[in-house]
Amino acid sequence: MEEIKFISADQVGRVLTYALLNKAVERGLALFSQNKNCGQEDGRISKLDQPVRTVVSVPSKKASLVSMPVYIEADQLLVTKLVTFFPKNESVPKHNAIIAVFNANTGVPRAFLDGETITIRRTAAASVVATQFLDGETITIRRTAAASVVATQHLANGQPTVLAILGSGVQAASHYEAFCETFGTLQQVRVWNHKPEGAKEFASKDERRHNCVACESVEDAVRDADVIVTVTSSSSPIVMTQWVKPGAHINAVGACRLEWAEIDPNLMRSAIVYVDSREGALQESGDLFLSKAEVYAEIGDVVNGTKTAHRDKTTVFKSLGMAVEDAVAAKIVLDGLGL
Ligand SMILES: NC(=O)C1=CN([C@@H]2O[C@H](COP(=O)(O)OP(=O)(O)OC[C@H]3O[C@@H](n4cnc5c(N)ncnc54)[C@H](O)[C@@H]3O)[C@@H](O)[C@H]2O)C=CC1
Ligand SMILES: O=C([O-])C1=[NH+]CCC1
Repeated sequence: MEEIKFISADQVGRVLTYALLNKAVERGLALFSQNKNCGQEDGRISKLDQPVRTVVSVPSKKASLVSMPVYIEADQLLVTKLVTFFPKNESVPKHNAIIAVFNANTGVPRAFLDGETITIRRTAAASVVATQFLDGETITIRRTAAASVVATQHLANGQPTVLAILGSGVQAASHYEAFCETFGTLQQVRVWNHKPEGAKEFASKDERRHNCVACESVEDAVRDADVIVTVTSSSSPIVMTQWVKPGAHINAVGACRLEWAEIDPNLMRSAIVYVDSREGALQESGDLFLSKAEVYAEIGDVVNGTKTAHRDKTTVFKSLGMAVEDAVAAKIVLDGLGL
């Protein structure tokens, strides 16, 4: 029996570089849209199966448990993520995730990606099955930023010099890191938070953030910005149409519930809107549901060249997150650790 390996968030962090992740997520998004568009009506067996995720509510906490399975034939990946969102958490993270990787030939568990919970229980499981435990939350944090990077690479109007980040939490930090690593042209990163001390703390956190300025209003942050990232827990719009430069690109990452929004509905309707999954977005995005804005394309369609990248127009990438992104990230970790 194989020895059980426990892989910490630190180990995941070391091998899951944005250089690898950006490429892998781009390919994953493309495979996802390509598979749908080649259709299954011709009797072919699905090459990538990713149903719309299921959401279980915990009403007393306004919380949810989301399950996200995917099969990717090309990579022989059979993976599912379970992620919780408890927005009222204070002393522990609001999002927590575990990822299970199965052998795609036999269905035998190959690896279990988790932060704390699974590690604590590993002793009991050790004698039962040869399984590895990895961190799932780091993957969510980084692959979400990588998806925004990919959308920006395809939709931004030229090389961005000014980036605005709205929110100063976990995703704000990963987006800052991913964008600064990927776009060497960035000169200024403006950060806004609904609690001003959050933005100030973010901007001064370490000396590598020398290009980062805290802004007192959303308007100050987004005016003239080439790229805007919204990573807040806001349930009502914070970005107004008149503040946004025509031709800017917006990655709308928060508001992952039908009754929540981050973007002015007028802006949603006037921009060209791209999504990760059309079905997922229509089921979960309040920015789309409340504004009745039209979805122009999936970002994977743009990568595949079947839909136009309207770089000269104001564009919104409405990101909700997909299992295919987690699966390709998990593969990088397993390959990187030689497992
Ligand atoms: N699209 C995707 O794939 C993913 C989306 N998300 C979403 O991204 C958003 C940010 O996630 P994290 O950074 O992990 O959360 P976080 O809790 O670390 O950060 C949330 C930020 O929003 C701010 N905030 C809270 N209430 C606000 C309000 N009423 N108005 C404006 N700002 C407010 C907080 O001060 C904080 O800066 C969440 O909405 C989350 O659900 C998270 C993971 C994946
Ligand atoms: O894809 C994901 O993991 C999530 N999307 C919204 C919250 C977590």
